[in-house]
Amino acid sequence: MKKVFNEVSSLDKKCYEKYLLSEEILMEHAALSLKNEIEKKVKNHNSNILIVCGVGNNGADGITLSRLLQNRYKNIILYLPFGVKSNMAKIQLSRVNTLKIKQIDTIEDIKDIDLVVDCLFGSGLNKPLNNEAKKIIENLNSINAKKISCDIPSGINSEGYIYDIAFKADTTITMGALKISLFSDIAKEYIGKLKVGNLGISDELYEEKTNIYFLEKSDLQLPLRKEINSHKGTFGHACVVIGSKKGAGILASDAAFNFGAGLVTAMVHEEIQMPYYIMQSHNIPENTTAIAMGMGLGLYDKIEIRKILDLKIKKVIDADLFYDEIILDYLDENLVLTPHPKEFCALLKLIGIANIDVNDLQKNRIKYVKEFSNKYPKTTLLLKGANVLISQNQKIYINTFGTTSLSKGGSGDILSGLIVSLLAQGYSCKDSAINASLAHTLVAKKYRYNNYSLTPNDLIKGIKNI
Ligand SMILES: NC(=O)C1=CN([C@@H]2O[C@H](COP(=O)(O)OP(=O)(O)OC[C@H]3O[C@@H](n4cnc5c(N)ncnc54)[C@H](O)[C@@H]3O)[C@@H](O)[C@H]2O)[C@@H](O)CC1
Ligand SMILES: Nc1ncnc2c1ncn2[C@@H]1O[C@H](COP(=O)(O)OP(=O)(O)O)[C@@H](O)[C@H]1O
Ligand SMILES: [K+]
Repeated sequence: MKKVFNEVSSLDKKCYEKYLLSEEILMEHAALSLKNEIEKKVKNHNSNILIVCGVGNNGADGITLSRLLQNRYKNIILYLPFGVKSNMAKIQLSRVNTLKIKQIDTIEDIKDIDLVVDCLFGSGLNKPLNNEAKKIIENLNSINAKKISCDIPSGINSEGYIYDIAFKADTTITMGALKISLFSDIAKEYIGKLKVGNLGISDELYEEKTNIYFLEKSDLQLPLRKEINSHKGTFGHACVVIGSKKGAGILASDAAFNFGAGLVTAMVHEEIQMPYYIMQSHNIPENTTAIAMGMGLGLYDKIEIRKILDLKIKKVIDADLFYDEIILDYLDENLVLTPHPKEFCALLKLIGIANIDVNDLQKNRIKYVKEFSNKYPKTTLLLKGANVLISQNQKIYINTFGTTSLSKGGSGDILSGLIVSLLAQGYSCKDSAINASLAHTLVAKKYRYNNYSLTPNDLIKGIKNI
């Protein structure tokens, strides 16, 4: 797990005041981390490297970089479309002016560029881009070359929102530490591979406390069995409430079984076709250790649903139930909620936090997850999306491993099945959500064919050899 911050300027300030580092030292290291990445990516010394710099310190990082690269590459081209404004940018430019680094006035007819380094705007972007800046980014995006962004792709603001256009990077080197703006669903399209540039001080000294965490592969804790003298009851009994759209519950049940639950029962009103190892029952069995409900529920009997919700058993709740105020009576520590954005909007309305549409939510995912968690700190929330956000007790965990191959009916049902399986096996609500989400996305990422053909059954197969 890595720490994520709302902003890092206070951390930079600490470096100056507490560790007596200067802005120049930090900037030299920022440029050095860009240089290291470029040296890995671009081996040919004759390559054409275009560094595009804005007026502030993001631009200053780029100007500094041109000096550091000069030894190694013959064709460094600096482009400063708006000149320089910040003190550091002026200092760095005066240094570079003593060297013979090529500067150009326009990129309109530029050709044969091997690498573009985007240092136009960083954390200082605070208003929509003017037409000239938009045009420049559009031109840069159309260049067929490798692309690196310094700190954050230019055009993404500190909330992770894009006004109009943003630079499309294949790698982003963010300076000092991870920032929340990098993890909006909207930004995911532009960031590429994300790396942190060290600023000349250890993470332990640079970073402070935070409530936001970035999940890593190494955080995944699979339900590997430690007991030798075990029986099926050792690994819990997951029960999936099957609704009128039966497929959803069948997928969830199968996923639950494959992820290690000792027993899985589908609660049905009439017998249905499903794998023979899934039991079927008209009621929730007595020894049930976790319940999944909501997926494919369709029309339902409220009294029956309330009776199930009344059971003091951990549950994962999905889909249709986010539209029913019945849920308001149960938002306690026993629940994991797994809404997609539209369902979360319905839930936010029900609980009186906001009456917004999906567009507004997607621009402010973290904000609304925080508000939910402030109001219901005990309940675990998993907000689906390109980046999954999981919150509990005012802490937020971000899972960025998901891929577009998951954009398919049934992906969410598999996720619910994985969560109920871990709940049944004794994981806490928070740990079930985190680990099931990691397994779900890592399996999708590992799928080896293409990014359009993944099916829920492939996810289930993938769980077998994750
Ligand atoms: N200690 C530090 O402060 C460090 C800063 N670093 C770099 O500094 C960057 C932040 O520098 P700044 O705070 O100077 O900010 P930026 O360089 O991101 O940009 C700020 C400048 O752009 C202008 N601007 C903002 N939005 C605009 C728009 N839409 N159209 C036109 N102009 C616009 C602002 O008026 C300001 O002059 C970071 O992203 C990082 O790259 C790194 O060198 C690491 C250390
Ligand atoms: N572009 C994407 N990138 C990453 N994950 C995605 C993407 N699209 C969908 N997903 C994931 O796929 C799942 C879809 O769930 P959901 O919308 O509930 O589908 P369904 O109800 O049909 O099963 C969620 O876990 C979501 O995070
Ligand atoms: K940038």
